[in-house]
Amino acid sequence: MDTAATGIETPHRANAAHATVPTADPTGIPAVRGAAPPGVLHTVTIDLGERSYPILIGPGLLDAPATWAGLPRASTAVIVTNETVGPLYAPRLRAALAPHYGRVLEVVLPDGEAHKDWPTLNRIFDALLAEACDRKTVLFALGGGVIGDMTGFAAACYMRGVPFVQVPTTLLAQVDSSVGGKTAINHPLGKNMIGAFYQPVRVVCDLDTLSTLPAREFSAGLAEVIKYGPIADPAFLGWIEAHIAALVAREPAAVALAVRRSCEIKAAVVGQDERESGLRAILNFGHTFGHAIEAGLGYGAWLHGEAVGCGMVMAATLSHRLGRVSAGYVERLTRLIAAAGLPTRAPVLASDNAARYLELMRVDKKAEGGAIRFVVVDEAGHATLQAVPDALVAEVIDACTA
Ligand SMILES: NC(=O)c1ccc[n+]([C@@H]2O[C@H](COP(=O)([O-])OP(=O)(O)OC[C@H]3O[C@@H](n4cnc5c(N)ncnc54)[C@H](O)[C@@H]3O)[C@@H](O)[C@H]2O)c1
Ligand SMILES: O=C(O)C(=O)C[C@@H](O)[C@H](O)[C@H](O)COP(=O)(O)O
Ligand SMILES: [Zn+2]
Repeated sequence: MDTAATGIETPHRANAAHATVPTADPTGIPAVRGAAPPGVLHTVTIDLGERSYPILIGPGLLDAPATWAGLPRASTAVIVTNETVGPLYAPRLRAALAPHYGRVLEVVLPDGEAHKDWPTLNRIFDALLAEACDRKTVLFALGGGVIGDMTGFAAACYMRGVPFVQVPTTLLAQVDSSVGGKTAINHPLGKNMIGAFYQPVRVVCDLDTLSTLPAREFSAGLAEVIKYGPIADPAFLGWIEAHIAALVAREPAAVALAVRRSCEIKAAVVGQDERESGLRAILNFGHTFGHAIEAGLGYGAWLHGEAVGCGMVMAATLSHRLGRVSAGYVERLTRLIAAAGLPTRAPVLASDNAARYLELMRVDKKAEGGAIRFVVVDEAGHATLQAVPDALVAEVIDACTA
């Protein structure tokens, strides 16, 4: 069996193949109730040597001058955003950046996963070249994961690399996509297939921006928050279960803790395996099935977080069939995902449904020599990458399909 040890261990059990995550006290929500005063509540550092950077987390950060101090100096800043987020937040970001840059330009892209593609990416390059932006130009990704992934990829490519700052405005982007330097666009045959590892120089998570996020999008972000429990931190999973109503209601203290702990876990994993030679694959829990759902239904039909939520139910079911977790654990995770407002039954993609899922999953980036590899978990918060026979995967697809 093709396995890679990818569990996150406590320091005394750690070895070269295992990650360590700094311990937090996820069982105690800070006594803060209601909105916290503007400013940085938490700074999580992602430790990558000369490419290390801070993740600033707090309310009101867009307007706080300190947020924008100390960034690379340049004559031009370019805000890349979309037609939904731009009108809400670009004027404030523009005002905050104006004292630091000779000019602040804006590129406004169409909204949606369906636009995470070559033609839309090219609009960024067109604008940079039309404005004669030089190689010191700093890009600011203002939006959700789609804008972050595309702006990061544009930054990696433009003049072979310019600095960029992530300013995530969705829960999903604050807890996951803005951190770690995976940048990409989609291909009709597979999700995130064209891209680069390219780290931002700073991540700014202004928690206040989440107030304008539609409920469906907030739930999608909760899928990636939940993900960190099974793969790395059973105590955090228990905390999420206990506070799911507070999270869905967007209670500021609960949301701040969820963002902080998620970023801590992601930073610890990426800090040990930036380019996914092994350990980092655990962040793909639920994604092998989830990406098949996204590509199979057409990008944007299901949100990424919805597909990942359902994909985690499928991956937990697979873990159960492999004897890693009890049926009760699968039920527990399924209940939590449903309580977050996410679908738990997989959609039908074709009349030969399991075959279609398998076909889509064969192009997954974790596949090796034609064998699809899945992230499976145990109940102690260890995740493992494992090749699984098609017949067993097909059984799981049939069992999980609506
Ligand atoms: N790079 C990574 O490590 C990584 C990790 C997870 C997901 N992703 C990618 O991220 C993408 C999903 O990101 P997402 O869930 O943020 O989706 P998204 O970027 O499409 O944003 C969701 C929607 O919310 C809107 N929006 C954003 N901020 C808003 C705000 N504050 N108020 C109101 N509306 C707002 C957007 O315009 C969009 O319509 C997928 O493409 C996925 O593949 C990447
Ligand atoms: O950062 C990572 O590594 C992840 O896997 C995070 C995922 O949530 C994210 O959706 C990522 O884009 C998926 O990576 P991919 O390499 O399978 O495209
Ligand atoms: Zn994801």
